[in-house]
Amino acid sequence: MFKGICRETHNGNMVTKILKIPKFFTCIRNFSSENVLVEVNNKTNTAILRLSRPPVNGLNLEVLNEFESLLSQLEQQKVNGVIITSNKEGILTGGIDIAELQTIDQRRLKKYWTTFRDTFLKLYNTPLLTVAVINGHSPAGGCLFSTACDYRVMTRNYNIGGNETQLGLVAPIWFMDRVADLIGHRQAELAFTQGKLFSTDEAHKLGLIDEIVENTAEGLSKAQIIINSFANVPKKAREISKRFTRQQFLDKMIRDTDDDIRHFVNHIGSNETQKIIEQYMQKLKSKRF
Ligand SMILES: CCCCC/C=C\C/C=C\CC/C=C/CC(=O)SCCNC(=O)CCNC(=O)[C@H](O)C(C)(C)COP(=O)(O)OP(=O)(O)OC[C@H]1O[C@@H](n2cnc3c(N)ncnc32)[C@H](O)[C@@H]1OP(=O)(O)O
Repeated sequence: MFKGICRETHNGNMVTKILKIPKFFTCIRNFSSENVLVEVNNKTNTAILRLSRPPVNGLNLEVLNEFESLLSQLEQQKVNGVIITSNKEGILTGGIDIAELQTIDQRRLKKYWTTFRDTFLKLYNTPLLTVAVINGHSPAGGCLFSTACDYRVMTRNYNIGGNETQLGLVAPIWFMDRVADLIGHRQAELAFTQGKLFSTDEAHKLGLIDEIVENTAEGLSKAQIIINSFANVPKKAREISKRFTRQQFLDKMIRDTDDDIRHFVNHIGSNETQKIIEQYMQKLKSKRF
């Protein structure tokens, strides 16, 4: 056993814990950030990236920046694969931290949306093999980010999908495109016009996820098996094939950057949408949704 140091906040106080880490599994603490934990398995050279921002791993500006920067570091480390999951079984992420949308400040909205897009693009475009272990609910932004991975496994009895329309918001067109890539245009049209959240079984039947697992542990070992299955595939050829199969989506998304940011700022920054968001937050807090 190695010993490692872990710092956590507990009831607002910073607590230092001594962790016992199995010999082959080194937790590189200085790699982790405030809201995203990283472990690199020395034996398999695979990284597990765990979202860790209570209560629901809401995607605020900090989480997005940390996630993007950690992924860049893992690219430099040339790990064999990255598994993305949640530190809290039950919720992969509640999607965008709605507090980030509660403003009409156009500069702030523009900064947030640019970062959100860049983080998605980083994940979508990384040459690394990526597997999402969706070990909990994954609405909206959570679903979007998992569609950027190369493979998705999901635990039973949770929900995934783009629920924006149900909230009175409109999902970005590139989220719709990405879901249509996976489940087909007709099913995506139905899903987004209804703001539909799918159960694990439904998502599997449609192809929104690739496999169902019983729990996080099984999800992690399944993800490792997927990564291992690429061991004998020539790395450069795999990377270029990934780039080629994703190029068309990427070109469109980049070409439409200015329009997308302008639409987001106008849509979210309008007084009408701000009222909708405020009402949704109230519902969420009183659990009336
Ligand atoms: C017209 C032209 C249009 C052009 C458009 C162009 C561009 C548009 C681009 C974007 C549009 C907007 C895109 C939005 C994407 C999103 O991601 S929006 C977020 C959607 N997410 C949700 O709806 C999830 C809501 N949350 C839940 O369903 C549940 O909380 C949960 C995740 C399933 C967890 O349930 P659980 O019972 O465990 O926890 P609680 O519900 O009790 O929640 C705990 C605590 O956390 C707060 N909270 C939950 N989710 C969020 C969130 N997303 N942001 C902020 N806060 C959240 C909740 O309120 C509780 O707080 P507390 O009461 O203070 O404890």
